[in-house]
Amino acid sequence: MPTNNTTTENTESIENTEKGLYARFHLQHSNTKSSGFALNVDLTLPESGLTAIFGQSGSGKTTLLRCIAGLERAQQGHFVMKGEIWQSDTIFLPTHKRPLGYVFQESSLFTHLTAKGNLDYAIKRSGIPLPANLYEQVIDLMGIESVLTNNSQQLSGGEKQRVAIARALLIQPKLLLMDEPLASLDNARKQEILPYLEKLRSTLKTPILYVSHSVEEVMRLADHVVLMQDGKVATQGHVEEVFSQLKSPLLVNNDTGVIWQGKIIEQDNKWHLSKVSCAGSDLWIRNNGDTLGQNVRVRILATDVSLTLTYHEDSSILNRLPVKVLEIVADKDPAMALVRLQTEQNTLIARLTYRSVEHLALAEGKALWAQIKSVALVR
Ligand SMILES: Nc1ncnc2c1ncn2[C@@H]1O[C@H](COP(=O)(O)OP(=O)(O)OP(=O)(O)O)[C@@H](O)[C@H]1O
Repeated sequence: MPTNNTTTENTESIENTEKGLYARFHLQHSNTKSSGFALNVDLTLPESGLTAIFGQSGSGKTTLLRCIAGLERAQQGHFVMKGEIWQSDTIFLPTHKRPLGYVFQESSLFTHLTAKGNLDYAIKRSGIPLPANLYEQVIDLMGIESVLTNNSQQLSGGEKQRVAIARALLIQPKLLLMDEPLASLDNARKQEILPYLEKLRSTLKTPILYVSHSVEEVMRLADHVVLMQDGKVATQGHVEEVFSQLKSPLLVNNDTGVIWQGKIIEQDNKWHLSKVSCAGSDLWIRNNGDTLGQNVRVRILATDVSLTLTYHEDSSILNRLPVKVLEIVADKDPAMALVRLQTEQNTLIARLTYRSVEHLALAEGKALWAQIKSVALVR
C-alpha cells in the first residue's frame, strides 16, 4: 500500500539501509522563512528501478534532489545509500565525493567540445577505469553513435540530453539523479527521448531518482512514485498502487484510471490486435508494431469502464472481465461515483452515474462484469 509521510525520526529505517536508500532532511531556506517553505521528509526508497519524485511547482522536488546530491546542506540531514552514509549528524560528503550522476533540465554540455569530447572529459575526471564494453553499451543504450563527432552546439535538444545522460552513466554512478530532463524539450523531442529512458529504466541496475511534474512521464517511466506537497511527502508507493487509489492526488478529473503491467502473449494479424496478459487478466489492444513477449504498460481510464450484471456477448466491446466491487466513493461531480473493482489480481476503477450505481444495486462484494471500452498502451 502507498504510505504517508512521517517526519519523526525513523531509527529502524536508518539501520535497515544495507539495500535501499534512506533520506531524512529538514531544511528551511533562510530567506524564505516568512513565506514558510521547509523541506521535511523521511523516506525509504527502493534500491533499484526508477523512483519518480512528482509534485507541483514549488513543492520541493529539486530541493530534495539537491540535498541528496549534497548541493544543499539541510540543517538536519541523513542520507544512506545502500549502507554507505553520505550524510549524518557527523558526516557530510561533499558532492564530488558522492558517487552520483546528475542530469539537469538543460544538458550543460561543454559547448567547445564534441559529444565524444564531453564523454571523454567526464570519464577522465571520474578517475574510475571503465570496464570493457561499458562505453559501447552506454552509446548504444542512448543511441548516440552517429552524433559522437558532432560539436555539442550542433546537437538537437533531445540529442544533447541523451549525451548528458550518457555522460552521467559513464562516471559509473551508484545513484542517478535526473531533474526534469525533458522539461526544456518540445513535445516531439520528448516523445523521441522517452523510449531511451524506458530502456534505461529496464536495463540499469543503478537506482534512478527522477523529478517530474508530468503525469505522462510518471506513468510511463516510474516503478515507484513519491508525491511531494509543500515540502512533505504526501504519499508514496509502487506506481500501480499509487494510481489505483480512488482519490490519488496525482490525478485530476478525467485522468482517473489504473496502470497495469503486462506482456504481449498473442497477436492477431488479421485484425491488427495484440493480447496482453496482465496478472491473470487478458486484454486485447490495437497492435502498434509491438512484438510478442514484449513487456508493456497499459492504462485503463475510469471513464472507459462500464459495468454489467451479466456477460454481454452482443457488444462491440472486446474486453470483458469478471470483477467484484471493493468500494464506492463520490466523485467531484455530484452525479458521478467512482467504483473500485477487484479483477483476478489487479484493481480497476469505473466512473459511473449514481443512477447506474442504484440501478445495478452496486454494493461492496457484488460480483459483475466490467466492459473496457479502450485500453491505451502507455507511450
Ligand atoms: N536557494 C534558495 N533559497 C531560497 N528559497 C529557495 C531556494 N531554492 C528554492 N527555494 C524555494 O523553495 C521552494 C521549493 O523549490 P523547489 O525548486 O525545490 O521546488 P520544485 O518542486 O522543484 O519546483 P519546480 O517544479 O518549479 O522546479 C520554492 O518555494 C522555492 O522558491
